[in-house]
Amino acid sequence: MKKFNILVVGGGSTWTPGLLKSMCVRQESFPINQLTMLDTNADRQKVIGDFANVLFNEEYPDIKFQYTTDKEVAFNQELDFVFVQMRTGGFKMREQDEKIPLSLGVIGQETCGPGGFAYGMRSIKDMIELVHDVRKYNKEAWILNYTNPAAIVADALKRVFPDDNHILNICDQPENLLRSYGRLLDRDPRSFDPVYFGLNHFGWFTHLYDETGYDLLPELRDKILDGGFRPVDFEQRDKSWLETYAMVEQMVKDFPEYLPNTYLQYYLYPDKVLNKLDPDFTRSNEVMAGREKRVFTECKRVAEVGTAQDSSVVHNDAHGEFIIIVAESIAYNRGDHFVVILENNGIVENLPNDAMIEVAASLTKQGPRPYAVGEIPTFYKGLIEGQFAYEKLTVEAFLEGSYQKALQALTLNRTIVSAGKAREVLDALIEANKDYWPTLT
Ligand SMILES: NC(=O)c1ccc[n+]([C@@H]2O[C@H](COP(=O)([O-])OP(=O)(O)OC[C@H]3O[C@@H](n4cnc5c(N)ncnc54)[C@H](O)[C@@H]3O)[C@@H](O)[C@H]2O)c1
Ligand SMILES: O=P(O)(O)OC[C@H]1O[C@H](O[C@H]2[C@H](O)[C@@H](O)[C@@H](O)O[C@@H]2CO)[C@H](O)[C@@H](O)[C@@H]1O
Ligand SMILES: [Mn+2]
Repeated sequence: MKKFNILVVGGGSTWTPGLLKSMCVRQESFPINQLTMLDTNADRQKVIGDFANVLFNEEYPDIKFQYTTDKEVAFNQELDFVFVQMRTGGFKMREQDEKIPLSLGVIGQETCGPGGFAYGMRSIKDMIELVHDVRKYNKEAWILNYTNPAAIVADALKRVFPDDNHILNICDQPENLLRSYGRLLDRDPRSFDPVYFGLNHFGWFTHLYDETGYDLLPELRDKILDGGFRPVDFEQRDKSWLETYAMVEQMVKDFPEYLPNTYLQYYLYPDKVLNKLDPDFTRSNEVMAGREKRVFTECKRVAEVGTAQDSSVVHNDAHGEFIIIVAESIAYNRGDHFVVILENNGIVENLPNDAMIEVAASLTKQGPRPYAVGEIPTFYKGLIEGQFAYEKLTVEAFLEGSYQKALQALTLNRTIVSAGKAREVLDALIEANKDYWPTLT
């Protein structure tokens, strides 16, 4: 059986221990020959790398593992898959993305609204560089990208690398929703055959077929309306995520036709959500004090004691497992279906062909083969077209260094609306991001 060579970019990510655990769990179905982790931050990389050495020694002794900050070491080797999960600017800049808009009275969030705009303008540069770095030595390696905001990154990469058909942008949120539906319905989420359409963090499930072709969505909707909605892993979730999932009930009450992605709360109820956000303690603060602290403290402890057997930080979560089962489906030409991000080209008939949409597709060696969605109703089409125009203008603002397009993008975003407010937010974000963004003129 072929063993794969894998590179993880952003090896110092808070999600890496879970990913490493998933690699251990799936070593029979996805055997790895050489695993390399690359990060720009040597300290973060070392903590997670030392933890990996202990974990693999116990659970995956035949894996060849190295971690590095040296691009030559990382890229100048034969690679099958590159898993990317980088955060340009780190949590400190995420905090700015959330707090600056909030200080001006609009939604401050990691991937939605002006926070997502700011993060996107930082991610694009590093992601373009990453693709060049990979392709220098590996023309065919699959680049599976988690880096956010995935919608904006996907659009930028499609424009800069139009002929590269081995880049796939993915998000674990539809997967997490499917697992949450599975728990609510007491069914195996892998048995679901979902129909989903939208943009990343901006989409809806229209059907959820079981193995017999029966649509479970009406039953699921009734359950949500009767008893609310929680994430599959609600026991481990922070308060803000539980509140986010709880908003699904409100969305289903108002728009019962389809089941929404949780991120739609920021666009459909910006006033209500704004009231709940604390401008002095945002999600980045919660993550820095919670997941980041927990992960790094625990990885250091494991390296010190030399065993990961009793480690609570390591669990096989959706994030880690999802990217591996996606890779498996591609590597073995299995054609399993997943919700992924790809160019529309008629999948949703009444949306622009060049939109990077999120839909169900079967994944083979040739990449995603999407399932047709057909025409979507006016309400969803209108929302998506506005959001797509915002995303497109964001990418163009970056590529052309255009202040005007940046202003247009933020004015179009439903979390802002007012052009005056958009200019105020943009000017503040330009100042905060001067070490990262191109100059906008
Ligand atoms: N698509 C999804 O559904 C999904 C889900 C979860 C996380 N994410 C994304 O995964 C990424 C990691 O999230 P996190 O919360 O663990 O953040 P994190 O800051 O803990 O991890 C990111 C790591 O990337 C490193 N990094 C930054 N720039 C880099 C570069 N150019 N090359 C290599 N490494 C670089 C950082 O030093 C850091 O160690 C983020 O982009 C996040 O938005 C996406
Ligand atoms: O606020 P954070 O850093 O905790 O999370 C931001 C990410 O949120 C989504 O990911 C979920 C994921 O769907 C789920 O499987 C589980 O692993 O938790 C994650 C967050 O708690 C989203 O899809 C990502 O794009 C965000 O980066
Ligand atoms: Mn996501």
